[in-house]
Order: sequence, then structure tokens, then C-alpha cells
Amino acid sequence: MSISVLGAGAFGTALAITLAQNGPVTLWARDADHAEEMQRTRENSRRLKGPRLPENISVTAEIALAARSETALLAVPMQRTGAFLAEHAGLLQSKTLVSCSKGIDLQTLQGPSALIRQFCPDAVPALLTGPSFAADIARGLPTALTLATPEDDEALQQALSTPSLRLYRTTDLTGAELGGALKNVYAIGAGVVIGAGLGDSARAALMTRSFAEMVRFAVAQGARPETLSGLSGFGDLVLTCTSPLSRNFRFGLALGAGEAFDPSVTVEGVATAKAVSILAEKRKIDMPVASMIAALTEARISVPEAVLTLLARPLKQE
Ligand SMILES: NC(=O)C1=CN([C@@H]2O[C@H](COP(=O)(O)OP(=O)(O)OC[C@H]3O[C@@H](n4cnc5c(N)ncnc54)[C@H](O)[C@@H]3O)[C@@H](O)[C@H]2O)C=CC1
Ligand SMILES: O=C(CO)COP(=O)(O)O
Repeated sequence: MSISVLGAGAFGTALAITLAQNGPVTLWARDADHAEEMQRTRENSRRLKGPRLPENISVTAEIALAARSETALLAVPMQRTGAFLAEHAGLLQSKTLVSCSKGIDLQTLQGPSALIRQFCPDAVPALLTGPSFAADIARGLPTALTLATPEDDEALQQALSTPSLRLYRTTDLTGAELGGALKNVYAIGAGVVIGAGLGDSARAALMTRSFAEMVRFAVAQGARPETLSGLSGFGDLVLTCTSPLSRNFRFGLALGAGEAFDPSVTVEGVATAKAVSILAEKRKIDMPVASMIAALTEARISVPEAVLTLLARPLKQE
């Protein structure tokens, strides 16, 4: 099975590095200078400093070349995915398109699989999601992810598993997608808790109530609850709410501490918090934590006000 990775950020590069253990990989970067530099230096110094690109990764800025593969992994930020698919739909029809992005598109309030269906109706949508930092994957550290496909696709699972990357299959695209999208929102909240000095007990409480919200929201959209208990829900929530390697967590740390944060860093949870709070209101789903995080990121509320509001909610059964 020939494989391309579209998007040469940290995650796309790391996936290309691990998949190169199975055979040749084409890595597409939108910027021609960046592609040329990576092809020559065998490193992505802009987004993933350090790991070396194996010789069987071919880096190109020619999308038509990358689109020759049967399977393409999409690793562009969520809020750019719609525009990317719209621009390149003609080349991507009839492929298996595996989205590796985590989030909900603010413009359409849809996740990546719906965007693939909208722009490339003849493609097979799939998702690769779960707990993994690009740096860990690129270093060959053990990682496990969820591969979601509409039909149970063992061949794709085989093709995308490597000696250090273990994939588990599911056909629950909704659950896999929403687990990955929502955990980024709650990771911002966990960062705020720690950044504001509210303590580890408060973080554990926030993570637990966040998980309850995540399941409630996803099940209301048709997801299977057990998917959310897996790698793409519980697994990724734990990783991202507890590790300073997470950009969403670090963004929250800065917000909680009242410090500035580098705007060039990809923080998917900000737009997704807004999208989730809009969807929750529309569909009458109780999402107090996500809505509070949206309010915090939009500076509609301060950290002390958010804490007071959450603590003042009526007492109820767990
Ligand atoms: N970095 C990580 O550890 C992980 C990232 N992800 C997900 O992968 C997705 C991408 O994240 P990263 O690679 O980390 O981001 P990044 O910030 O490292 O890189 C983003 C890349 O996307 C490119 N890009 C931006 N707009 C584009 C467009 N319109 N067309 C084509 N390319 C465009 C940029 O040039 C840049 O190379 C996100 O949804 C993220 O949640 C998932 C798991 C782990
Ligand atoms: O998705 C990730 C880990 O699974 C990466 O998290 P951040 O985008 O917060 O860095």
C-alpha cells in the first residue's frame, strides 16, 4: 500500500518517520522552501528539531506527486483542514484519507471525517488518533493509537502499524473523533488549574468531570461509550492533561498564570472549545467545564470567576 503524509508539521513528520520503517513514504509540505530544506538536510528543523528523516522519505511540495499514493494521512491543523480539502479535492477523491487532526471546525461545526465526506465524497474517511506526542513517535518510543474506519479495515491497520506504533481498530468514527477533539479543550482547563496554583486535587476533579462531559457529548452524537474509555478518549485525556509536552496544557498553564503564550504554536483546543460550547447550547447538552474553558479562552471570564461559578453549581449525584 503506497502512503503519503500531507502536512509537514510536527505530527506529519513524526508519522512519516515511523512509517518509513515499513517502506517508502512521501511527505508533502505546502511551502516549497521548507520541502527543499527537509529533503536536503533530512530534518524538519522548523517543526520537529532533532529526529532524522530516513532516506526512503521523499519530501515534496508537489501535491500531485504526493496524491499518487492510495492512502494519504492528513496532518494539517483542524481549522485549515476544510480549506485544504476544498483546494485539493480533485486529487484526493477515491483515496483512503486518514485524518490525524484533532478538533472541530469552527466554521462548519464538523469534525475531520465529515469534512472529508463533504469535500471528497468518493474517498474513504479514516481517523488516526489517541495519546502520542510527535517527538515520542519520531524517537521510536512505544505508542498506541486508535485507527477508526467505516468498515473494519485490518489491511490499513497492518499498513500503518510499525514496530513501535501499535494501532487498535474501531468502526466508531464519531467516538474516536470527539475523544481527540475534546481532550484538547480539557487539557487547557487542566493547565489553567495548575497555572493558577489550584493544585493536583483540583486537576483530578476537573479531569474526571471532563471525562463525564466528553462521554455525554459524544454519546449524544451517536458515539459508543466504550470508545471514549479507550485510547482516543480516556487515554489522550490523561496524557494531555498531565504532560508539559502538550501545547494545549502549556497554553492553559500560561492562561492560569496570567502569562503570554506564543501565538505561532498550534493550540487546537481554543477553536474547538468555542465550537463545542456552540454545539452544546444548540443541542441542549450540559457541558459546564467546556463552556467555562471557552469563556476563559475568549477572556469573557476570569479564572477566579470560573472557579466560583463551577463550585457554585447545584450539588448532584455523580
Ligand atoms: N504534535 C503532536 O504531538 C500531535 C499533533 N496532532 C494533531 O496533528 C495536527 C497537526 O498538528 P502538528 O503537526 O503538531 O502542528 P504543527 O504546528 O507542528 O504544524 C502545522 C503544519 O501545518 C501546516 N499548515 C498550516 N496550514 C496549512 C494549510 N492550509 N495547508 C497545508 N498545511 C498547512 C504548517 O505549515 C505546519 O507545517 C493537529 O490537529 C494536532 O492536534 C495529533 C497528535 C499529536
Ligand atoms: O494530541 C496530542 C497528544 O496526543 C498532542 O497534544 P498537543 O496538541 O496539546 O501538543
